[in-house]
Amino acid sequence: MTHNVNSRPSPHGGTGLFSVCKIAPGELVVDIPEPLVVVPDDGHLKECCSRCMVWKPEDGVFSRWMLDPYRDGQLLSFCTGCRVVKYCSKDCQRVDWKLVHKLECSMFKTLSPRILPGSVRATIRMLFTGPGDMWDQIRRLESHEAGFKRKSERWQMVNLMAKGAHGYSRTMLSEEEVRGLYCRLMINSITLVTPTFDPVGIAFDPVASLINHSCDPNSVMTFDGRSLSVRALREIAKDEELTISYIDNTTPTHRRQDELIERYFFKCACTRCTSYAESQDPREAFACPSPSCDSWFSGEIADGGDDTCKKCGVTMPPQFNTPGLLAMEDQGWAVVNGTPTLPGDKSSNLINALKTLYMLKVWPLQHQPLPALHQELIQNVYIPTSAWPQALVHSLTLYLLVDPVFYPQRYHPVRIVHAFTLASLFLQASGDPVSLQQAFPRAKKLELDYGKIVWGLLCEIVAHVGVSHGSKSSFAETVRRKMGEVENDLRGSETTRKWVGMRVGEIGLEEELGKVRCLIDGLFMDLKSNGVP
Ligand SMILES: C[S@@+](CC[C@H](N)C(=O)[O-])C[C@H]1O[C@@H](n2cnc3c(N)ncnc32)[C@H](O)[C@@H]1O
Repeated sequence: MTHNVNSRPSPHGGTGLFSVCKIAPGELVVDIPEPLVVVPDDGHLKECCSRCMVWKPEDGVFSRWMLDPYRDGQLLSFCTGCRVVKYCSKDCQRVDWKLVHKLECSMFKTLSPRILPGSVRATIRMLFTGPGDMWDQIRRLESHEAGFKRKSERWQMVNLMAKGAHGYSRTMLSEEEVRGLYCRLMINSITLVTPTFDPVGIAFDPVASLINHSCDPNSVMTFDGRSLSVRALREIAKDEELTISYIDNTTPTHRRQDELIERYFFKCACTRCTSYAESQDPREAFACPSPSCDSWFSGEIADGGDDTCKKCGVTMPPQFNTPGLLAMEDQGWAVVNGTPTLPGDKSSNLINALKTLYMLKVWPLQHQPLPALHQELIQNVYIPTSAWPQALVHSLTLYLLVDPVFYPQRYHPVRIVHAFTLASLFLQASGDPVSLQQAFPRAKKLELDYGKIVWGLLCEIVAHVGVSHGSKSSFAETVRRKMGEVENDLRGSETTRKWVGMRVGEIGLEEELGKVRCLIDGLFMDLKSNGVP
């Protein structure tokens, strides 16, 4: 089901979706409870229900620890026929069997223990389930076959996968037609994420695929299980084209452009992509190294441009030249992605990469990969090892200083998930304040009111979750459940009882969070020096 949109030719080329009336910020614009195809990706086949896409990761995984929106569901069980796909309930299994699994089960069983790649499983499902009247719509989507052909490695892969899909599906379509379909899937499929943005699957729907890209989009897509929603991030005028970001749009222009050309075969010409050279935006630019200058040197330097500060005229030291900065950026990403060039464990590699960038003193906190390094430390080092104080201070850094720049709307779903992570970490810290003081001695003098912070954050989240994820979403349900638990605790104490029922602004969250700013300052001092944070 879609709301208030129609499809027509887009100035970007091909077709796009356009609003038929003015749309308010936060309003639901596209709502597709049943996308045509969804499959778990290869890494999540055994952790996701193949029908509703509920994700049940192994214990200890970050999202499960604090944000598990699907906590009350049953465990997943294999289909006893193929023992390849899993389901969370008999109902899900029955529905999936009727819709499509009866056509793939024996093939999966014959191939086991080999498992077909997600993109081939998705293409086969598309061949099995694509209703007659949708084929025309699908065939009209961009395939970029010529673009794939120009990249010999990708073309080989396309041919291999399409051959597999053609053979295993035993479709009446020709191999050539299946190849066209496979290319369309590559260009038009969407990464299916959990409500907390963990990628778990592949989704394809001919209507959702029509939404074109902008690095400064007016809408954002979320999933709740298999259900897909698009909500406005700002007011959208009548007849305005709907846009989402296909990629991580927090990265600088040269990186976004490379990724869009590589994966989607187009050069983005949005306002961010065309104005980055003059930009004072910390996502794009670097701080001038001269201590007396408050200017930025532009992202142009990363494109081989001028290496002098336009305001004070200082020439950048040699390590700040284009190749030097790009090399540092690449090294940082390699560490985030788990492919560092130097040996060492993940934790020390991440800390070292953070320190390298902080010690330059020109790399803004909001310039990637700095935030990604912090996020990786929180998610894959500190939380899994129960290093709560460290997880809390790094989370607070992102919440206070990065998220307002990356996600200016307070109701942006990523910002809401980060706020909920932070609330959960403060809740954890409230049970053991001594650990925080041991890890960060400055915390001793703060006399933090943990209850006030947790309650204030939860109130803020509840105020926005209806437009970030939808008031009936499983994530909203998780938030309300947590709020209920905290409310019970607060009512039990004379000093905190009064907060229940207060409005967000009355609780004093900002003032209380202001107290913990000194922990972030201490973290920065350690990172910029040789101290260990
Ligand atoms: C998911 S499809 C979007 C629907 C597409 N316009 C169509 O008609 O099939 C992605 C493709 O649309 C085009 N596209 C999307 N956003 C674009 C943009 N901002 N500028 C140029 N082309 C864009 C590119 O060809 C890209 O590979």
